[in-house]
Amino acid sequence: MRVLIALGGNAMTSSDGTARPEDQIAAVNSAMNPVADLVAAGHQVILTHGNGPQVGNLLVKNELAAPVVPPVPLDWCGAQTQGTIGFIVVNALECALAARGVERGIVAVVTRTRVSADDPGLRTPTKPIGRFLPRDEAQPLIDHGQVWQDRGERGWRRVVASPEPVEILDATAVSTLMTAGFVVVANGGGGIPVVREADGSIRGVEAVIDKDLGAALLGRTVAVDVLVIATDVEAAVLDFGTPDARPVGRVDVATMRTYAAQGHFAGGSMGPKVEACCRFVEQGGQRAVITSLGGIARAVRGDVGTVVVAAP
Ligand SMILES: Nc1ncnc2c1ncn2[C@@H]1O[C@H](COP(=O)(O)OP(=O)(O)O)[C@@H](O)[C@H]1O
Ligand SMILES: NC(=O)OP(=O)(O)O
Repeated sequence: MRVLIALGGNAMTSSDGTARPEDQIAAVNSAMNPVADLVAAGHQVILTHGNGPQVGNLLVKNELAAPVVPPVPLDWCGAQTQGTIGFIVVNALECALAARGVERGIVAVVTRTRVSADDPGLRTPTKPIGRFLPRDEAQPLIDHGQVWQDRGERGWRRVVASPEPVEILDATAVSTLMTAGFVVVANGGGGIPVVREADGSIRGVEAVIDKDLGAALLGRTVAVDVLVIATDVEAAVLDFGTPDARPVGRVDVATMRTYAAQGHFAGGSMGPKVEACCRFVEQGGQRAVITSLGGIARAVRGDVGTVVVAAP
């Protein structure tokens, strides 16, 4: 089976969100065990990953260093996160496969995702990135012109522009490598957002695409059967955070859209995961699963987490 696994920020950082290198390496090492099991079982696997904590940290570094080092735009920061996260994922998966006696080429592809220059998401910041801060520490940054949002019990987080992914420009490279037998890491952070100019040239735009929406598009573009969104909860939950909370198991896409319209899934976290699953299935994918890292192997069989399918 052809499977796309989308790894959330939680798979790649410590729970405090600081994204220290050693924490990222440890988290990715552990995330690659179930992925290696799938590869060893004969599945064709593509990996994609979030970059929210990492791209936010890079942006802060840029801003702090600006007096001495020329700052680079946000799309460059996104490209840099594809490089570093791809690097540690390839290292970790190679090691996990070797432990299972499997030799397989693994490659990380710098992936550009086309967006529309007049996407309203470029004007209104919605995508949370970087560290969580208490309100009083975020306030001076807000006063300085940054946009921050109250993200609940973990604190406040900076938000940036986040357009819809329209086209994965490097999808042919991804497909070709996959068909040649490589495990491909692609479209990290939802892809580097770019627009195509009237003269045909490509220009990066300062934004961060939602990696789950990017994953749904990549998944259909390269015709994977199953999309697995691995995060830090076992399933999408109705009435999340209330005494009536209950997980969604196997569900048809129309019912899932009704739940979403009823407001069960928070924006910037579970909301885009649910939207990604619905799009993937509506566009012909066999099933899309939201589950924890531990559920990745079972998710391919569809017997764990929230499993979105076309019909009841
Ligand atoms: N209805 C819901 N069901 C489950 N989790 C939810 C829901 N609404 C919001 N969440 C939150 O979504 C989080 C997962 O999203 P996010 O933190 O963006 O994950 P990742 O970084 O793994 O992509 C969970 O930890 C949970 O706190
Ligand atoms: N780009 C993106 O959606 O990253 P996270 O999943 O880490 O938020």
